[in-house]
Amino acid sequence: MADPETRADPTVLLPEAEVRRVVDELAARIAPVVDDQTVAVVLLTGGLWFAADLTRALARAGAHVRFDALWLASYGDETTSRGRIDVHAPLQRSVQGRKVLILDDVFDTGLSLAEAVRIMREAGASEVLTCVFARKPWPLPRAPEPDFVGWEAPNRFLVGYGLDHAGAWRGLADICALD
Ligand SMILES: O=P(O)(O)OC[C@H]1O[C@H](OP(=O)(O)OP(=O)(O)O)[C@H](O)[C@@H]1O
Ligand code: HPA
Repeated sequence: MADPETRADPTVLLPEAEVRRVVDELAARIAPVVDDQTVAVVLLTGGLWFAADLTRALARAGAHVRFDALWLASYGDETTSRGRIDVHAPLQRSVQGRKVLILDDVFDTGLSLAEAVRIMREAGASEVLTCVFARKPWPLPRAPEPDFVGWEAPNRFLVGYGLDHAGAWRGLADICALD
């Protein structure tokens, strides 16, 4: 029997070739402001696909950043934020005195990114830069806004390229809408 989470037919919003173009453009903008002492920090789980592509695009552009991961979760299996961020796993190495580049798939309420920035500052990062692949519209000011945004997404529930619904759809190469 078909799984209800994967039964729907997602609508393609940003095809794979456009995703690649956006990542390359971001890498060209970010490469001049990072170096081999910078720590790229992916927010797990959704940011993984984007972070893998961006760090490789940065390497092609001559910027060989370090890499670490912070496992945050706020949506669980829902389509709206619980408004509370759980830290499932901390960084592996110290970022004390280092520049950090936080990478995530989507900026929506902004709560996940704000919490990640707070954690990096508390860990002693000398500078915290933030980059998201997609930014969704929001009626109220969000702080902090990301330093780098790849794609301005519509106000729809996104899946693919790391974005999930209850753990499903992350592996889609295109970014799609489920609603
Ligand atoms: O701006 P916000 O409203 O905080 O939403 C953005 C966050 O929501 C998703 O993570 P989620 O908590 O669903 O965990 P996931 O990475 O495992 O999908 C996404 O990967 C972002 O990290
Ligand atoms: O549109 C979305 N899709 C999947 N996960 C999300 N987390 C915040 N917004 C979204």
